[in-house]
Amino acid sequence: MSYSYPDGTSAIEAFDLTIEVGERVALVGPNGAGKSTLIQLLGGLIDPDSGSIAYFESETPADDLRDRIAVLPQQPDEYLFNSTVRDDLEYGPAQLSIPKAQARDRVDALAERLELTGLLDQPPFRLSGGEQRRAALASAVAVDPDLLLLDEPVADIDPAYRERILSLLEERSEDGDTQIVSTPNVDLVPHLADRVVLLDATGDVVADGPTEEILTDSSLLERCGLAAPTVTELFETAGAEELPLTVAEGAARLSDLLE
Ligand SMILES: Nc1ncnc2c1ncn2[C@@H]1O[C@H](COP(=O)(O)OP(=O)(O)OP(=O)(O)O)[C@@H](O)[C@H]1O
Repeated sequence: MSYSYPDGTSAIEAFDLTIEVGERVALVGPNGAGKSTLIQLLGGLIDPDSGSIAYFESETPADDLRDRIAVLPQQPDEYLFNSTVRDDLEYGPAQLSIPKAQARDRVDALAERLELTGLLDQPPFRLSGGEQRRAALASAVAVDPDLLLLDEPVADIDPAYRERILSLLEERSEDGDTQIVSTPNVDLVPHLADRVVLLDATGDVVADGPTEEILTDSSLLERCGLAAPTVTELFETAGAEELPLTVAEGAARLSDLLE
């Protein structure tokens, strides 16, 4: 598929990808590679100029699958438009005719999980950037979708909340969700995805494979203007043969060495 913005900027060219149900895939690439455009295309928020997207082996468009597909956009405030955060979180379930009491329970549980309970009666525009992202994520998850499309889901989020979001996403994945995330932050990718689709600055897919394979290939990442995760770089620079991807893996390796 391909897509150009109305001003003629070509953002996506000849993009072709198959994602299996239940996969967790990260679209990784430098600024401007086209990750956000892809998330919007995959979420049906914009339409490709050529080509098409098939969901769940059917030709049904994303707009008719709002009970199965949810999107966390890069600018979450654009999607928080009700007068309170609670109304925003209950909006999706209401559109899907989920009974009000059930929607309320679901929203209350999600709000507690993402520490939004105290913000539910606030107007969304009063929230900070990180709070808005958490609210928009809760709103996407509130419809209990099968496919979650997440544009930089933990950007601007501090570590305590980040852990909550990562564990929510991991749990949903264990329950069978398909998740596609976009991020330029390689340190986060091992926590978000098992498969990486690596884009270069022009938006070409230069690699597609298991996270541990792509994120330990520093020359490949360099070609895309990226670097390996910090822990991976540290061990590589120190001459280690097996490279950890996360702080936890690196710490386990070090404590083995120090014993
Ligand atoms: N509304 C728009 N109008 C015109 N061009 C746009 C628009 N939005 C994005 N672009 C262009 O499309 C290309 C892809 O942008 P996109 O936002 O998808 O990249 P990205 O990989 O998500 O970048 P980042 O990591 O900075 O968020 C870039 O060249 C960008 O300048």
